[in-house]
Amino acid sequence: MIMIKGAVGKKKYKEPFSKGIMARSLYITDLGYDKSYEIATCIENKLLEENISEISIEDLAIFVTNYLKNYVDPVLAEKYIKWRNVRKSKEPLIILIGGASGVGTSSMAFELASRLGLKNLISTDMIREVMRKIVSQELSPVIHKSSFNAYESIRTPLLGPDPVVEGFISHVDVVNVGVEAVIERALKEGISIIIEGVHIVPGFIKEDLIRKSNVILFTLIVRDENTHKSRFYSRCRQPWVKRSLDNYLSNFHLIRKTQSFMIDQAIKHNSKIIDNVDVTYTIDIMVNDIIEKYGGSYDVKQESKRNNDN
Ligand SMILES: Nc1ncnc2c1ncn2[C@@H]1O[C@H](COP(=O)(O)OP(=O)(O)O)[C@@H](O)[C@H]1O
Ligand SMILES: O=C(O)[C@@H](COP(=O)(O)O)OP(=O)(O)O
Repeated sequence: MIMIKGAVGKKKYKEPFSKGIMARSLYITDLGYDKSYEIATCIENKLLEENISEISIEDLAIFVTNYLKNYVDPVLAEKYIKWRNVRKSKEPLIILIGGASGVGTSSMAFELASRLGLKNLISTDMIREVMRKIVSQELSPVIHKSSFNAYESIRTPLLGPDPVVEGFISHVDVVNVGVEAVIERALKEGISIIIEGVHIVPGFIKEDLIRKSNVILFTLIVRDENTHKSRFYSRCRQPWVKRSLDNYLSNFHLIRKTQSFMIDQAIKHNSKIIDNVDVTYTIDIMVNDIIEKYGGSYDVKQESKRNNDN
């Protein structure tokens, strides 16, 4: 059996090498579960071949990086080490995924959480639902509507040419208070989290939060109208889904307007836009962006030095 040595603060511990845990950490490199497990098995065999029965967690990371570089693919080695840097960061990762109704924010958030092994995921629809219990319809009628038809509840005189966009802005502005509270709590507690939904819009979240280096925002869109429309069919297909397909189809032109507004906002605030046509493409872009932004440099020697210093 191979034992892994680690430390939490000054407290040292040992645990047996687990192919499952190793496979999980390789999964980030987009190898897929089966391939990750296969490589984890090869790494275990290589350790045994080299008569290594005990290894520190840092040396194991170097061993894995070298294995990937020499026997699998140097690009994957780089991804692996960069993701390790992200995970070792002292700050939690706050991933915000916005997009108009139906573009796939909840599905992509779930996929991303699974790829990154993140356990916390919340939808802004749920935040809004809690707020609806606290804030009466009389006080804020807009949040008791959907984002795309909130304009029907605007009480104040219209300021611009497009009531739909104005309703959307008022709606997002209120729910954004709850979104910011979740971000602040996650930062305070050191919890990595993904927050997804129509209420994540560039330009609405407080500057001091969005500017933080560990907060990242993606705006998902579906540029092609027909593809976007077909998403509502696939979403409402399952028998347990209670949302009415007709509601989204008859309001589709309004939903498209909210998407156009979100695109304008993302461009204005220099924020990432992803055309969510293909799951693999979307997840790869998000993962690559995250590791490029927070993964630091790819330096095995650095890891080695850190290890020797300990
Ligand atoms: N990249 C994609 N390719 C194909 N189907 C997708 C993609 N992203 C999402 N979907 C599907 O589109 C539908 C709407 O996605 P969903 O995540 O519910 O949207 P949202 O949360 O943005 O309203 C779901 O049936 C989902 O499985
Ligand atoms: O307000 C909105 O636009 C949608 C967003 O939810 P998703 O369609 O993005 O899940 O919520 P609804 O009022 O339809 O429950």
